Amino acid sequence: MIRRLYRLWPEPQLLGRLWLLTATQAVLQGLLLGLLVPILDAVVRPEPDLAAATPWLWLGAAGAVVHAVLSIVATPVGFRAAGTLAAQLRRRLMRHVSTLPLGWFTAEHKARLARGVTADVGDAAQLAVTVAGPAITSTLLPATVVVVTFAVDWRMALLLCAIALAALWALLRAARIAEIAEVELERAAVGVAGRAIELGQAQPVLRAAGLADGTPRMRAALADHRDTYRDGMRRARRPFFVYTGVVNAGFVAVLALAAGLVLDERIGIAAAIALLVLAARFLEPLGNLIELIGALRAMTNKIGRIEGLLAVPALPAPSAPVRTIETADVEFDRVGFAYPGGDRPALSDVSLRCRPGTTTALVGPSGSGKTTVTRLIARFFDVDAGRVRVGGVDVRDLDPEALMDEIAIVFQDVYLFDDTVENNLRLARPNATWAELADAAAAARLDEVVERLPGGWQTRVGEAGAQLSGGERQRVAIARAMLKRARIVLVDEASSALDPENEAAVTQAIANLGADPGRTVIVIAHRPATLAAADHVVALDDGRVVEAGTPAQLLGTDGVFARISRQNERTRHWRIAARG
Ligand SMILES: Nc1ncnc2c1ncn2[C@@H]1O[C@H](COP(=O)(O)OP(=O)(O)OP(=O)(O)O)[C@@H](O)[C@H]1O
Repeated sequence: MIRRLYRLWPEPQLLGRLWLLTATQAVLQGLLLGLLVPILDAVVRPEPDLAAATPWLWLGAAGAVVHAVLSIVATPVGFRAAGTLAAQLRRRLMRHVSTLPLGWFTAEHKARLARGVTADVGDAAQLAVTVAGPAITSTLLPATVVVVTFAVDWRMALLLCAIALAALWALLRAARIAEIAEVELERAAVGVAGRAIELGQAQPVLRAAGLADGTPRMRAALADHRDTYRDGMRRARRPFFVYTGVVNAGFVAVLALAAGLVLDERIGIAAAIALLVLAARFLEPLGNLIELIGALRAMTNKIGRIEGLLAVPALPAPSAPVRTIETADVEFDRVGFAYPGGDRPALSDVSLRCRPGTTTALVGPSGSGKTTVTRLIARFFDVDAGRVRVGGVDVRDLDPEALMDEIAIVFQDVYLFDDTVENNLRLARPNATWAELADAAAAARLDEVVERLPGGWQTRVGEAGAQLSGGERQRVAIARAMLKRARIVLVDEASSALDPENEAAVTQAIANLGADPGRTVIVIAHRPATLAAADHVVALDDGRVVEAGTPAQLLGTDGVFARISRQNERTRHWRIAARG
């Protein structure tokens, strides 16, 4: 456990220093207790010999001063350590996370990451200081006392060893039960968390159904958590009593042995008193260990979860990464790809080319592989067969940061931070000038939105951008892409209907993106205007390219594109008729 903890930290010296201080204090305390033997021997006799006791008393005083100094040094180190250790471990985790394939960030993994970075790291650091330290003391102090006891009376030392072995057996049993209880409780806690998220997300539906105070599933999850907690406490009680019983029985055995040795005149009163004091200092920290065991198990599980995150394999890094590309040419060369765990390929033998200065519309039925194409360009995943090239370079040979610098992604559901419009835009380029911000906003048709907002650029957009409509959020994302001067922009056009103003603005903003001769725009297109404005259309079906060409060329055929266009046209008429 100590080794696992030590390995977790990138700079474990701080932890090492802290534990060394604690260990030194524990050993010193044990040795100081040993001084009692010659002191008591000199003092507890019919004619006390103070002169014989004096050097030992001086040594004891010096030891006590050293112990006090160590305590004074250790306390602030411990206080500082928890914060510093948490920060170090968070940095290590964040560095590792930044090397993971973006495809790893599913909702479940994001929740694991949030839990790992916040609660688990904080608790592990806190526990490494507040639990590992006392655990070291509770182990090393009794061990030192046993060694010292051997110097006084081997029979008592052997008895202490036997008590330690019995206590260890009881402790391991308690630890196993505590671990099972912790795993069960974690399972129940995750169940409650899942239901709580559901409760928040489904409030409108639940209120309409008169279930605002919780669904039966929520109540069942809460009851499960309560029962699991009670059950864990009940099961932990027995080993706790067994352990306490072992320690108490050990004390009785120590008293009996000391009395027997005195009665048999094998040791004197002075040695008996010293042995009893040593035994008391042996049993007391041993007794504390059971209190620590639950926290130690919890720490093991937290460490396990952090180790799990650190063990997620990073994207293979190129040995000699290419750092710049000449052009924003995007090419798929006979690409095959299946999602991890997917039972069939999402893309098979896909070849396509998107040139700078053009806008390519990806079309096809749901599940045909459009999103997957964009994910592979951004290297969320690596292909299984063929190659994805950007600027003529295989994306696997490109420096991941350089690739990300070239790409901007406009998702259907754009995520904005609960900050001002300005700061949300500046994420793309923190040191952009006002003129650059204004230009990007104008090109993305965001300027009209900013003008309307009560605080202009300084308006906060609310949690996840809730103050803005879907179309307005997409305009912010397009403005970010402009500001970033990304040469490759991947757009997943909103499939749900936007109001006419937003629809026109987003279509215009996408067209403005494509107007840059150095930029390659790839749009998962759902709207007729975007389709009509595209330079090039690639139609996918079941993970294969089934058509490619200009809109005009494809309209003349009876293929997927022509079918989608006809359908769009009909829908538009329906909408016009419905409005009229
Ligand atoms: N993260 C994933 N894990 C496993 N399979 C996935 C994942 N994402 C997509 N798929 C599968 O890959 C195939 C292609 O999906 P993709 O999302 O690329 O299609 P799409 O054309 O973008 O669909 P839509 O228009 O509905 O978004 C589908 O069969 C889909 O079920």
